[in-house]
Amino acid sequence: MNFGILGAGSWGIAFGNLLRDNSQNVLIWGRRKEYVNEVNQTKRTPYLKNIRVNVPLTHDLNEFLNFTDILVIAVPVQFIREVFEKIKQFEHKIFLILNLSKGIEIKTQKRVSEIVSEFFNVPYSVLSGPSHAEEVASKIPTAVTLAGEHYEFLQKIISNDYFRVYISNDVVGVEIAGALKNVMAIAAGILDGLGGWDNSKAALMTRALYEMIKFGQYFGAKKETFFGLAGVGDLMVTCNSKHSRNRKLGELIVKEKDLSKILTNSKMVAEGMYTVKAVVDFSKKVGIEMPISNEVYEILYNGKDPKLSMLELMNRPLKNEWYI
Ligand SMILES: NC(=O)C1=CN([C@@H]2O[C@H](COP(=O)(O)OP(=O)(O)OC[C@H]3O[C@@H](n4cnc5c(N)ncnc54)[C@H](O)[C@@H]3O)[C@@H](O)[C@H]2O)C=CC1
Ligand SMILES: O=C(CO)COP(=O)(O)O
Repeated sequence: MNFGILGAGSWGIAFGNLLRDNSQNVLIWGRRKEYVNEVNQTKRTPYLKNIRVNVPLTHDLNEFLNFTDILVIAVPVQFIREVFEKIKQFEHKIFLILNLSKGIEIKTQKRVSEIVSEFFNVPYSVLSGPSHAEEVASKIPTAVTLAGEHYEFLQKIISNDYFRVYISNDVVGVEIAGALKNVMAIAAGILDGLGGWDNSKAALMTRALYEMIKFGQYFGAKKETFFGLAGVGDLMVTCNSKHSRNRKLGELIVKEKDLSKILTNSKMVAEGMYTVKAVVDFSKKVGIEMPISNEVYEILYNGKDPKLSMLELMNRPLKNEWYI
């Protein structure tokens, strides 16, 4: 089988190297020609320092689609639709779609599987969990969750002695957990920026998990999914890791206060800053209480003082129900 990976960022390349280690055929599509040429020549990417890129890249979508049997999505969620518009006529060539991206589209409030089904009538799977590209590319032992169609085949083909794939039958839960933990990691970064307190971080992560579950259950996600690698596993790594772009964005907003300034000076894609918009819009519309997400939104987009957010979160009416 030939794996065609859409997206030549850190995760697309690290995952491509992983598949090569498993003797699969891989081609990565990148949208910037100069970057693609540079990576092909140097076998290096600025996204992953000290890592050799073991897979070829192309900028040519025709070449990419002629090669591809299994289409792997590794572009930021807000751009998936734009890329699909360019490739939808190749549906007959694609045997299976495997999604690696974690987020919710702002303008439609859709998950990736829902965007995919607008364009393709093709089997779909999603792979998610605590898997920073930098560590996977360095072959650090990692375990993730896979949900969707052809899961047994994918589990075997992707797993190896440093990457272990567990299976789940909850596509909705895996997608929502992966999207929401990015929002929560921004909140964790904000806490780190304010003081890096242990008690507060533990409380935040626990309540974040609760908020993720409530949101997920609205869409029929299973609670247990959030207690697995795609849920609490990814929440732990993203809220604590030095590699996390979402956590770093939280830290930066405390220091620099101005989101547009941060984005001008940085190439990083922090999916949570987009997903939070979709989550806050949707949860307000249907009446799901999402206090942490709301505060992340207020701090990023309305310039709210993070200290005030924390004070208000602590002073919400006390709960008189049993909580996890
Ligand atoms: N970096 C990581 O450790 C992990 C990332 N992910 C997820 O994978 C997805 C991709 O993340 P990364 O590779 O880290 O991001 P990245 O920022 O390193 O790269 C994203 C890629 O998408 C491309 N891109 C940006 N805008 C585009 C557009 N308009 N059209 C087409 N391509 C465009 C970029 O040029 C780049 O090649 C995200 O959803 C992220 O949450 C999931 C697991 C681990
Ligand atoms: O999803 C990730 C790790 O599992 C990557 O998180 P960041 O996008 O915050 O770096």
